[in-house]
Amino acid sequence: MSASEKDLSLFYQFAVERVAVGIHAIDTKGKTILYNDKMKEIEGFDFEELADRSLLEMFRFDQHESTLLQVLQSGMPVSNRKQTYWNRKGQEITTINDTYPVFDHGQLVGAIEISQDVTTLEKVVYQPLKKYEEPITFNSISAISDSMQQVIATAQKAAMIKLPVLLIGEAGTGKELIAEAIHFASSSEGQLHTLYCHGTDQEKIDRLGLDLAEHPSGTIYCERIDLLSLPLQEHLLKMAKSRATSDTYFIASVGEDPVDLISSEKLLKELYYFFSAMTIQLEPLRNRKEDIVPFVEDYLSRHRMHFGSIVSGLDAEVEELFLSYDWPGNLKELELILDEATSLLTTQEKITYQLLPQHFKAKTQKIGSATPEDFIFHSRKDLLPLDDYLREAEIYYLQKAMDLHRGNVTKAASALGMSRQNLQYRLRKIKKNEAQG
Ligand SMILES: Nc1ncnc2c1ncn2[C@@H]1O[C@H](COP(=O)(O)OP(=O)(O)OP(=O)(O)O)[C@@H](O)[C@H]1O
Repeated sequence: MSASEKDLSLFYQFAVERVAVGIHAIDTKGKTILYNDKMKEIEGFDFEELADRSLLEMFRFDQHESTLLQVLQSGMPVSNRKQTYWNRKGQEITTINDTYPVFDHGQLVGAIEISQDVTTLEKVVYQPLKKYEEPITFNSISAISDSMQQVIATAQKAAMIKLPVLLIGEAGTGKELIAEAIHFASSSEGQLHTLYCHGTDQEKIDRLGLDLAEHPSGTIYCERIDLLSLPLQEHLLKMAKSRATSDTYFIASVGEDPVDLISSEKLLKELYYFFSAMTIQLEPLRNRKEDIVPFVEDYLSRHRMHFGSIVSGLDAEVEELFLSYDWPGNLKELELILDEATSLLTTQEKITYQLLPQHFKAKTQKIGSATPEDFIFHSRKDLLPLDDYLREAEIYYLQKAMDLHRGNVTKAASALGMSRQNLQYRLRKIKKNEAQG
C-alpha cells in the first residue's frame, strides 16, 4: 500500500498536537475548528477553562486574533507578523505568525494561523533602555507616584545590604528594570545572569549553576519563578542553595501575590522563603496613572535625543485616552504603543490619535460604538434573523466583559449589573447551545 492510500489522519492529529508551534484554524464564520495544545499554552488557557473553549475563542477581537479574520476577509496570506500581547493569564507573549487562507477547490473554507512563541528571545533582544546603551540605574526609572517612589527607596536599601529580593507585580510593571537597577547599585563588576522562567528547562537551570560557579560575584535574576513547574522550582532551589554561601546575589520575580500562588500550588513555599528576605510590590499602572505622562515625557525625550525628532508630548485627546485606559500590559504595553506611534512620526510635535496603532484604537473604542460588523462575521447580504443576532451580540458582550475582568465571573457580573448566578447561567446556556450547534 502506498503512503497516499493510507489514512494519515491519526498521524496528522499526532503531529498537530506535538508540534512546537501554536496552530489555530477557523471556518468562514470565524468559529474555531482547530486549536492545538501549544496554542493553548501560548494563549494561557488553564485546563479547566478548556471546556469553555468555543465560547472563549469565538468572539475575541484582540490584535493577535484579528489577523485570522483579516485573512478570512481578504483571502490573502499574512506572513511573518510579530505580535506582542498579554494572554489570558496576564503573561506578556511575543509570537511570529503566519496566517493563510484555506481553499477547497477554489472555494474559501477558512483560515489557519501558525504561531511561533519567541517571548524569551524577544525579552533578551527588546530592552528599550539598553537599545540606547544606557546603563539601567534607579535614575533611568520613571517613578512619580508615591508607590513607585516607595519601590525605589526599598530597592535601594536592598541593594545596599544585598538581601535577596522578591519582586511582585503584573507583567510589564518594571520588575526587570528594578532588578537591573538593584544589581547595578549593589555591585559594579559582577555580571547579571537572567533566567527567563517562561519555557525554561532543567538544562538551562544547570547551565546557570555552572555559570555562577565560574563567576560567583554576579547577580542572578530569576524572572517569573511562578511560571516554572513545581519540580523545576525544586531544581532551581537546589541550585540556588548550593550557591548561597558564595558571593552571588539573588533576585526573583512573581506575577501575583505569592501567598495566593503558594495556596494554589503554583509556587513552592521553600523557594518563596529563599528569595523573600525583602519583598517589593509594583502596583499595576492602572493604580498609579500619575506615572503615565512622566513616562511618556521620558520616552519622548530619549526619542528626541536619539532620532532628532521634535515630538514633545501627547495631544489632549491622546492624553485623555491614555489616562482612561486600564493598561493590562502596564508600562511595557504603553512603551510598545509609543514605539509604534513614533515610528510614523515625521514633523509632528505631538502624538495625535491618527498616529496610534489600529489595534489600540479598536481596543479602546467604547463597546457601545461598535458596529455589528465588528462582531458578527457575515457578509452584508447574509443578514441574520434578529434572535440569532441578539444571541451573538450577547456572546460577544459577555465575552468582552469576561476578558476585561480576566475571567473573573464575580467582577464581570458586577460590571454587567447582574448576579453571579445569572451570568453563570447565561455562560452555561451559551456553551450548551454551542455544543448542540
Ligand atoms: N518605571 C519605568 N520607567 C521606565 N521604563 C519602564 C518603567 N517600567 C517599565 N518600563 C519599561 O517597560 C519595559 C518592561 O518592563 P519590565 O520588563 O521591567 O517589566 P516586568 O515587570 O519585568 O515584566 P515581565 O513580568 O513581563 O517580565 C521595560 O523594558 C522598560 O522599558
